[in-house]
Amino acid sequence: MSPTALKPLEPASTNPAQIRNFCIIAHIDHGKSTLADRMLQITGVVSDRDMRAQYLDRMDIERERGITIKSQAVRMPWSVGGETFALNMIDTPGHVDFTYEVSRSLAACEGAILLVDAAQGIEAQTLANLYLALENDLQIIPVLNKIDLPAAEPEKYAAELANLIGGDPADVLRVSGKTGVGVEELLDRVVELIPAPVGEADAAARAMIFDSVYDAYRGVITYVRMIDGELKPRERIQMMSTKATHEILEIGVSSPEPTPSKGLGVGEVGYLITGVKDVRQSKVGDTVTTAAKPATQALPGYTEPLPMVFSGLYPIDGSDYPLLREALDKLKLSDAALAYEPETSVALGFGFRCGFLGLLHLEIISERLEREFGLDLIATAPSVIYHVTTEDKKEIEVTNPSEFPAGKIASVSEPVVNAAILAPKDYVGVIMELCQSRRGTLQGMDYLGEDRVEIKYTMPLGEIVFDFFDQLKSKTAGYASLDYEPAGEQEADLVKVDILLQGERVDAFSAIVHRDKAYAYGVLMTSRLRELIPRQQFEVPIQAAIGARIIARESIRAMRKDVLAKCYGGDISRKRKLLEKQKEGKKRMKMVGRVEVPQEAFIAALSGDVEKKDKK
Ligand SMILES: Nc1nc2c(ncn2[C@@H]2O[C@H](COP(=O)(O)OP(=O)(O)OP(=O)(O)O)[C@@H](O)[C@H]2O)c(=O)[nH]1
Repeated sequence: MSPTALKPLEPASTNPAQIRNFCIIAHIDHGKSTLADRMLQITGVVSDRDMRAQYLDRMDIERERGITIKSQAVRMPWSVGGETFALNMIDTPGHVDFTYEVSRSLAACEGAILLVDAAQGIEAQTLANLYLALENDLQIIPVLNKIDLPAAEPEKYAAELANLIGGDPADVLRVSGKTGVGVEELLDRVVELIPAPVGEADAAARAMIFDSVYDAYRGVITYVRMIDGELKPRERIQMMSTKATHEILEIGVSSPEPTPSKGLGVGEVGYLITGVKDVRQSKVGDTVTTAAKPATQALPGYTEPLPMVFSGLYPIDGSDYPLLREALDKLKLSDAALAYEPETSVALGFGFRCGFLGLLHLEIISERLEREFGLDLIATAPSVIYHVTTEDKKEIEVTNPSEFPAGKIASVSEPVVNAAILAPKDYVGVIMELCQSRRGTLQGMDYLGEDRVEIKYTMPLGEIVFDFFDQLKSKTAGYASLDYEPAGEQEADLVKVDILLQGERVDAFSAIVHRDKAYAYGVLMTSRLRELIPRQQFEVPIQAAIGARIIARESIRAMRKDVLAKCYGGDISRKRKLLEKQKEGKKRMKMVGRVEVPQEAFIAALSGDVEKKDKK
């Protein structure tokens, strides 16, 4: 139909029959945000003048990296056959680390647009998200995007999609989020195919929290989907899990700027502001009801996301430690999935052990810390959660390799995941080789169409966090995509490899690895450190050890670095200057036993950045 020039919809008075709640699910980079932008423009909620790319991605880092981290909901008017509908679109992130955000958004919708890049076809997250949507009984609308690309093959991929979800390839819509082609038809189809929400208008209010974000000026903004009843401004609401009550200071819809309304009724999607300052008080998955007439039964919640990947974050300048603590506290306000506790390291000083949902989450948090808080950080190698049982039957949870118990160990279990890799069939060989080398067990293989294969492996998560994705991408010329979900734990023959400098353990380099790989890790780290640590006045052995057993050894030869050697003659002031300079340099040195190690050496060894450092 046409862009509506109708007066804004009055929330709270919208008939549920005129509401459509949907989300867009897609693999990363298949164009969700661009399509969402076009919808905002075509429905007239954002004027052409105000339009900017990725309108809904508010964080700077989201815009720069072109990825969506936090999902956002937005309301758009659209009229079909003279009747105006309120379309609530919930934008979702596409990356594996944020799957839990996708599932929240899905639970708030009746339908989903399954968006697939017409030049790429189905990818790993296309499938993962589709399965999530089907589990939530959503109506799926298959759509091919980017049909303006010369490389687009709509016929081929329409067949692939139809094959996957059933139906006729001709029913797969073809659009371009970039040029806007086909987007109006798509909006019509949303109205036509996605069921209107159902709920009881007269029942006690029940709203599901599907997101809550922290805003520096307004406190926590809670995004809700109304199921039953109604919520109004100034009403006292109750969080069903904690029974805590708050007053609604503002209620409204995003369209896409926050627009206060007289309330929210059955089926509507909007936001609440209560002046709460911490997202944990407005927990995603919780049910909101009214204090005056509380509902008796909460809505089904979500499984809370648990951190899976751990890393130590240390300020390069030790005096930044309080700043790092403050920064983490602030980020935690808006990111309930971030976990951290203080830790100290001989090599790196004071820092925090942080828990993340995955590697991308880690990367994003460290980048935000550096960018938004001006911190220079060093991150230790990522680790997962190991459960260690000692021979005297003690169970210990280890997220930091240096805490791995030293005594006799009965068993160690590690987390495993079910990984699905999608790639053109020519790469099956290299992918299997890679997965096999990472202790993967093949679970099966499915052909999707002529040349695309889904390869399923069960793999230790510890192997995936260690540059697996980079390897996969480089071995398949970027064609493979990966998705994984936790699949419990398995026992494995894991050992801790320590790195010793002159007999002293350097905690930041301890790693938990499979026994078969311990030697390779030992050789790698000892030779890296030999390159990076300057000569001392005595010989320094660098050893890798499992317990007391040495498995690899290098040594740095002795050398007296005499800064005064060049100062012949008796110019005392020059000598003093040189000695002062040497003292300055020493400040940046860490002492490990008697060995002086420049901080840069630790950093370079941890990041694998050996070549860049000057050999001394
Ligand atoms: N040619 C063409 N390019 C498009 C189209 N839609 C999106 N793109 C481009 O594809 C890239 C990814 O688009 P986004 O909209 O950021 O993708 P996304 O799916 O939102 O990505 P995430 O938010 O990271 O999951 C961008 O470079 C877009 O300019 C389209 O219809 N045609």
